[in-house]
Amino acid sequence: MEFRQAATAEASKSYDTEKLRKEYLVESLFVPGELKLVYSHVDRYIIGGVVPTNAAVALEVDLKLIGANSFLERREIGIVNIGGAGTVTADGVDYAMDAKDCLYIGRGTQAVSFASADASNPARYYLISAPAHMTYPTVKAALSEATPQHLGSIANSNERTIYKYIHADGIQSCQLVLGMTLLKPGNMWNTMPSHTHERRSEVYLYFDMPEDGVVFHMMGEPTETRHLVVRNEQAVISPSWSIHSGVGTSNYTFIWAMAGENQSFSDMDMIPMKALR
Ligand SMILES: O=C(O)C(=O)C[C@H](O)C(=O)CO
Ligand SMILES: [Zn+2]
Repeated sequence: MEFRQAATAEASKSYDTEKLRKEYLVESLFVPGELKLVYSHVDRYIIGGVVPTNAAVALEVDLKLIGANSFLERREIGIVNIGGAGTVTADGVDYAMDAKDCLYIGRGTQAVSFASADASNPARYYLISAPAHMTYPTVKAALSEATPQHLGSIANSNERTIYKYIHADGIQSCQLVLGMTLLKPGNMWNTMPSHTHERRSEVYLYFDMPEDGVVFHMMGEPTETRHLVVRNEQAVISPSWSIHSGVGTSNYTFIWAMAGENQSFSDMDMIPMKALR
C-alpha cells in the first residue's frame, strides 16, 4: 500500500508540477491481476483499484498498516465497476457487478473478493474506503437505481447528470457519500462555478476518456489555483481547502466520493466567479 500525507494549503502553494502530482494525483490504480491501494491521511481514505483476470483477488492489506484484524474491521467501502461484468463476494454472498454498478460493504465484513466474468474483458473495480463507527447493511445499486440530478447547459459546456448512490436518501453509510457524474457529449466542464467543502474532503476518479484525452483538474485555494493534467482512470485527492473542478478535451465520466462531518450533498462553500484567481 502506498501512503500520501495530508499536505497543507500553505505548503502546496510552492509545489511544482511534479510535487503537486505526487501529493494529489493517483496515476496507476488498475493493473491486471493486482490489488492496488493508496492510503491518504486526508480523512484516512483508502483508494483502490483491482482488475481480476483468471483468478479472484482478495481485499487484503498488511494489517499492521491499518492496526486492525481485517480490512473492514473498522472501515466501510464503496465499490464501483468501471469495466466488464464480474462478481464481488462479501462473506460468502455473491453480488453480480455490471458496468457502473455500485456495491457498499459495511463495517465488520470479514472476507471480500473480486472476480471477472471474462478475463479478456475484465471487471475494473474502483474502491474507496473510509473509517466507520457502526455497521450498515451491504447494498448494491445499478446506475438505474441511483438518484439522478440533471445540471448545467450546453451553452455553458456543462450539461451533465449526477447519479447519487451512497448518500443520505440512498444507500446508507457511516460517512461515505458516493456518486457518478456523466457529462453529455459536447460538454467538458464539471462544477464551475466551483466550491470547497470546509467540513469534508473529496476524491475524484476520472474515466470513460479516450487514451489521448486529458482533464485539466482545477485545484488549490480559490485565490491560489493550480491544475493537474489527469488521464483516463486516474484519481485526485481533494482536501477540504481545495476547489475541485475540471475541464476535459472531450466529455468524460467521474466518480466522486466524500467523507467528513456530514453527508449533505449540498453542503458546499460556493466560490463566486469573481473571487477565483
Ligand atoms: O458535476 C458536478 O457538479 C459534480 O459531480 C459535483 C461533485 O461531485 C462535487 O463536487 C460534489 O461535492
Ligand atoms: Zn465537491
